[in-house]
Amino acid sequence: MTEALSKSLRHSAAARWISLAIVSFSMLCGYYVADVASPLKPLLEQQLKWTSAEYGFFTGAYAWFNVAMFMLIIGGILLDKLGARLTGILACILMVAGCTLKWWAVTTHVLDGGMFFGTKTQVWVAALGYAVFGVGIEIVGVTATKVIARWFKGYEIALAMGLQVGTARIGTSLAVGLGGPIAEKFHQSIGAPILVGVVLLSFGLVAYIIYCAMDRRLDETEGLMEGPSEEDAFRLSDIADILRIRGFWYVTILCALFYSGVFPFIKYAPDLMVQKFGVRENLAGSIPSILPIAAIPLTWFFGWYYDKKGKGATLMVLGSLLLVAVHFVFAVPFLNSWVVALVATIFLGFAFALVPSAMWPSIPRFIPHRQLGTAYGLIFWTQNLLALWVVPYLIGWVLDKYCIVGTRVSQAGTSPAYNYGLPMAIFTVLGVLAVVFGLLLKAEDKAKGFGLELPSRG
Ligand SMILES: NCCCC[C@H](NC(=O)[C@@H](N)CCCCN)C(=O)O
Repeated sequence: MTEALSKSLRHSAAARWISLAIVSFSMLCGYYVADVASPLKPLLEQQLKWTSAEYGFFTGAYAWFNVAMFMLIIGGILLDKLGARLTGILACILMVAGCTLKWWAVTTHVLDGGMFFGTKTQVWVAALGYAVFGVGIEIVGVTATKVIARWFKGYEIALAMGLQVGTARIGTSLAVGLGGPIAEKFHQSIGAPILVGVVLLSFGLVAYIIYCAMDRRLDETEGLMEGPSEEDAFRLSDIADILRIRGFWYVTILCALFYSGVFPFIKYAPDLMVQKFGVRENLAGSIPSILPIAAIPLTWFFGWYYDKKGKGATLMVLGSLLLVAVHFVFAVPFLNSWVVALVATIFLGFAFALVPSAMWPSIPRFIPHRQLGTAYGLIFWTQNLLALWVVPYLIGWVLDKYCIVGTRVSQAGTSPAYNYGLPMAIFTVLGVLAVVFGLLLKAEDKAKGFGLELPSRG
């Protein structure tokens, strides 16, 4: 075994970075599809007559199965039982299938006029597709995290996780920045940018299949078979063990609150740019697309910084403080120049880099490796519930109920005019709560000595 370990493929830097690049590419494709609907919100309202509440309903569907059917936790267990190859491939197939269903729903006329429980049948079917896709991408996310933790154990783990998250953000950026222009290029076609997503996801699936060859080789060099080692096998008592750690609760709640101020914001940001900052509809995504672009190098940098210098808990508190400041600026009615929007978005990019680059590599510092998959599954579950389901829906509902201030007329048709003050105030409050839990985590780290403020050992 010692001999096998000394020959492990993990010890080849090239193999580590290539495996990271391939898995990150699959994530990039998934992130494109996760966010491609956000620049299409005005078109969905004008052409398909979706309301903001329906858009929020659709957006929140991402988390339906992950939360209500505990798919994230089941996915984590499957990962432990079946291994990263089969789980990853199945999850990639779910992404392709879900996105294809979503594309069909917004392009077919078969569903025209249908209603189900007061919501358009088309919205239901698109949401169902997005829900299936949501299961796939979240399981790929947990799988990728475990894959990286395995390849980079004892090496540059925070940098690697930062690179993976940063690369995935390129997908968000492409979606938010290019979704509108792609639709416009194809005569305001809502289907075109989604179809691009289906093609990208197919490439992502092929990439993951290529990664599987490396994963098999890694197993061979470590003398392992596909599937869980005794050490990795899931036990129900793991959940209880994890839930007993107070620091775990703090980081989980911080994660849910922080991401509630970012992911749902991205879904509404292009519309905010049009409604508050007077940006043209076809360019609505251009400023929000800077958010993930700014976050990419910064996530890499802060990942590297955390490895070298530590200060993980402090980075999380700083990121949450920045989130509050930025949303406050967006909420102030008279700050309505696009320059303000641009500067605030760049600062949000800092926040969006600070917290993720410190949070994800912090978990292995106080959760044993054997329980990592379950722990990430539980964190993702809570985050899905709040940040990807409840808050996006809440914002859409609040917009329809309290924020309509007139009608907007554009080339593509009419849609409601919104005042985004109240949604931005909600985002600000979520940020304040994130700061509180960041401070609690920092204090707990000091009391229990998790080592969140220390550099990586490796
Ligand atoms: N190594 C952990 C990576 C998590 C990155 C994190 N992603 C999530 O939290 C996903 N549950 C949600 C992805 C939603 C995509 N729009 C992130 O910071 O992206």
